[in-house]
Order: sequence, then C-alpha cells, then structure tokens
Amino acid sequence: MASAAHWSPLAELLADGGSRATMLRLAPIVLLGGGLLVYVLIRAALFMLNYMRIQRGLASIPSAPGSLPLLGHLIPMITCVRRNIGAWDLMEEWLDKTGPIVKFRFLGTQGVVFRDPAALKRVFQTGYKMYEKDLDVSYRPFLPILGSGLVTADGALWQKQRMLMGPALRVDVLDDIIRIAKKAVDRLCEKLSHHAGNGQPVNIEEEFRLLTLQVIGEAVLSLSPEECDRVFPQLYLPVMSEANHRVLRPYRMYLPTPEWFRFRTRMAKLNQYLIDLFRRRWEARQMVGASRQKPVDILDRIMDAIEESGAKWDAALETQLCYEIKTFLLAGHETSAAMLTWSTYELSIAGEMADKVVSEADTAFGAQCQVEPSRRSVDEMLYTLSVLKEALRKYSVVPVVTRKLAQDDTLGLLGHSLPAGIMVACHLQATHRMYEAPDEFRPDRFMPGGEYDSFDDAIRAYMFVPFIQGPRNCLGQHLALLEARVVLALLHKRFKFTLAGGSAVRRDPSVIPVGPVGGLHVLLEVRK
Ligand code: HEM
Repeated sequence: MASAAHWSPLAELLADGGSRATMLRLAPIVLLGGGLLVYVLIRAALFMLNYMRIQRGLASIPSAPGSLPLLGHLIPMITCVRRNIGAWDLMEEWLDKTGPIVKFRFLGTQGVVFRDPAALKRVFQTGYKMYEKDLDVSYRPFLPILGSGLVTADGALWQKQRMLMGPALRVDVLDDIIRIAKKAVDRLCEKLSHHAGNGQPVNIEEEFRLLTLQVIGEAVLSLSPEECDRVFPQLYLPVMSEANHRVLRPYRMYLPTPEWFRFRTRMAKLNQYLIDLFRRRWEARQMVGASRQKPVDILDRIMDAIEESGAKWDAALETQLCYEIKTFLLAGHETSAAMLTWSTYELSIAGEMADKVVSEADTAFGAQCQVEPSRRSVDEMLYTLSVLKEALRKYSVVPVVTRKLAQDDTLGLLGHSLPAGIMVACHLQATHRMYEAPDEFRPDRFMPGGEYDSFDDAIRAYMFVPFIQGPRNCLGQHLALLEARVVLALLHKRFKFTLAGGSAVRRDPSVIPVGPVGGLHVLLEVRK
C-alpha cells in the first residue's frame, strides 16, 4: 500500500495489483474525474464551435487594426488609458482608419463597433428586441447596484417596470424639478459667494456632483440636502467608485480583498437604508388612506402606480424597488453633473455665449433671480438648452452604449448580417462627430433652423443621441435638461467663471460618464 503522504489512486492500484476491492473503492473517484474531464471537453468544444460560427458570421466585416493571435484586441484596449485615450476613443480611431463598421475581439468576446445614424435606428428602434443589454461585459461591474432595475432589465420585466416607472418621471414631477433645482442652485450660489473674487480656485465639477445628487435625492425620495450629504458620501459614492474601478480591473469583482468586503457591507447598508425608508413611507400611506394629498416625490408616484396595479407589497417588490431607486440615483446625477461641467467650461471661454445665457436667465428668473419660473418660461430658454445639447454632442459624456445580439440579425447593420451572441458597440461619440467642424463648440447648431434641423428627416433623431432613442431611451432626459437649464442659467447670471491656472482640460479616459481629468477648477467673480 502507498504511504498516506504519497497516496494516489494510481499508486494504490499498481501496488496491490489492481484487486477488485480497490478498484471498487476507486471507481467513484475515477468516474468523477472522467466525468469532469468529459464535461470540460464538451464545454470547450461547444465554445469553439460557437466561436467559429460567430467568426464565419462576421467574415464580411473588416477587422480593427492591432489584433494579436489569441489575445485579439485585448492589449490595445487595456493599455489605451496610458495613451490618455479611453477604449471608446480607440474604437473611434478604428472607425476612422477602417470604415463605418469594424469587428474586434478580446478573450472570448467577439463584437462590432459602428457609427451610422441608420444603423443606430436599427439597434435602438426597429430591432431593439434583438439587441439586449450587455450584462456580460459593460454592465457587469454595476450589477450589484443596478440588479434588475430599468437600465439592466430586458424583455417582459423591463416592459412591466418601464410602464410602472415611466409616468413617475414624465408628467407633473417636472414642475417640481424647477423648484427643487432653484433651491439647490441658490444654496450653491451662497456657498460660492465666499469664493468670489478671492482668487481661490473651486472644483466646480465636484460641486455639480453634489448638487445633482441633492436634486435627485429630493426629487426621488424627498431627502433634505443635509440627509443627502450624510448618506450618499458614506454609502452610495464609495460603492459607485468601486464599481467604476472594476470596469478596467474586473478581477476586483472576484478577489476577496478588504475593499471587496467594504463594498459588500456598504451595499447591504445602503439597501437596508432604502428598504426602511420604503416601509415607513408605505405604512404612512396606508394609515392616511383615501385622504392622501397629491404625491410629494417620485417614490410616492411609483407607490401610486404599484397600488393601482394591485401588486402585493412583499420582499420581492421591495428588492425590485430598491434596484429602481438606485438606478435613478446612479443614472440621474453623474451624467447631469458632467453635462453641466462641460457647459460651464465652454461658457468660461466664450464670454458672448455666457451673456446670451444670462439674458435668458434675466427673462425667466427676473433681474434679482427672485422669480420661480413656470415650465413654459424654462422651455423658452432655447439658447441655454442649445448650450447643454452642444456640450452633450461635443463631449459625449456617454460615448458608447453596448448591446448583446440575442438572435441572428439577417437585415443587420450597414449591409452586413450579424450572428447571435456578439457584442454590438454603438458609437454615439463618433456619430456626434459627423457634424461640420466637430471640435468647435457651436450651440447654434441646435437653435431652430441650425445644422441639426438640416439633417434628413429619416436620420435626424439619430444624429444626436446622448440619451439614445427608441423604446429604451433615457427616462430622465427631460428631467436632466430642465434641471440643467435652471442651474446653468442661474449660476452664470450670478457669477463670471474663468479657468484657474490656465491648465489644459482633458477628457477622462477611464470613467463613463466622461468628465475632465481631475475635475474643473475655476475662479469666480460676482457678475455685475
Ligand atoms: C445628461 C444626463 C443624462 C444622460 C446623458 C443620460 C444618458 C442615458 C443613456 C445613454 C441611456 C441608455 C443606456 C443604455 O441603453 O444602455 C440612459 C438610460 C436611462 N436613463 Fe439616463 N441619462 C441622463 C440623465 C438621467 C436622469 C436624470 C435619470 C433619472 C432620474 C435617468 C434615468 C435613466 C433610466 C431609468 C434609463 C433606462 C431606460 C430604459 O432602459 O428603459 N437618466 N440614460
């Protein structure tokens, strides 16, 4: 018999000449090992067959430059940040060099990236059911936060949730946004007034992030600014920051490091905080019953819709609601803050554009900013809106959205049919560069009769896609643009901004939504 220290099934079998008793004892181990080997071989064979099927399906599409055997485009994609460009900028280089659609691959993933308004229409509108959310790669690091919320859900669950949540973000809540945003910008102006004229730079991007979080916190949950400033920096912002780190370092999702445990703990605390809040609100609603007043916030509106649908309040509903609310918080603040930051950057360079925004603010808010304007007066601030739209075009804060093709698309994109299983990267940024002199900041493009209006009717809506288009378009786009018009106009009415230190401002290559590297540092003066 082999000693215990060197025991192995084979050694034991050889040592006792393969007696029947030993063979019987070893049979389960051999069977298990053999079964495992067969399973791995079958999985590998299926993977290879699928890989080759996709490769054949993509044969007609040119490959992006820089592919290596086995690794594909992995190395250029993970090292591009060192060249100060994002993976989305690298993809745009591929399109510039190769054509409007190119294929790429990394690890086991094969995909295509394209720029073309008609092809965007196919993905976002006519074939949207085939083009599902890409949960395997792009959204994976955010799944612990977003779960099966609106942004990441597909099929029947998405449809049900969109019907439930949609009205809460569309109708009369938009009137409340003007009031909430005005209060928030008044608080910010009070804070900034201590910096005006003192030569101390302010990181205005950071201020916009706090402001948009306060606006969304109040609009969705009626949280006071103090409560927002207490809860979010402790629980929500750190989990967001870790999820962002995981995009470029996916191994952080699996390694049980101290940060991994902190992420789990904070996530659990944030969920508990939200669920306690829901329960208190739901119970209070049941106590008040029919004498209830008009809804106070988005959560109230969602609860109205839940009651109307007859759904039972249970743990599953609480969990789903938790995902939805976190989705609103995530989707609703950093993107808006990035849009405000880039708009402020451009207005700080072009004084005459800032003057036009200020003149619209005078009309809507009064000379002393004392008026709380109606929806209509804010809707009439067309130039301010055009500044925001042009910032979204020029800086494409969401430069790419990705999908996974759920079935073969025989009509395909740009004349190429596409096989099921591929990643499809819709290059919004590259589409936004299909304008005249794309590097120039020209808000007039979006004024009535401007360049945007001159595009053909069939594709116009797909030439400006910061919120994408079609059934899965951004649910918060009206809220975001309304809030930002109030904030941008009032802030520039009160202060004149100049860039601090003349430092060059670069787009961050590592995080979406894309803001400036290190924030935006500005000097302020009270506007006369
Ligand atoms: C400038 C600000 C914003 C930008 C640029 C933006 C951009 C986008 C984009 C590109 C998508 C599509 C993502 C995809 O299909 O993979 C999206 C979806 C979404 N956004 Fe926004 N967003 C902004 C503000 C907001 C705000 C303020 C909210 C909520 C309060 C919000 C809520 C959502 C939701 C719920 C979806 C998912 C819609 C669905 O799939 O049915 N967004 N947004």
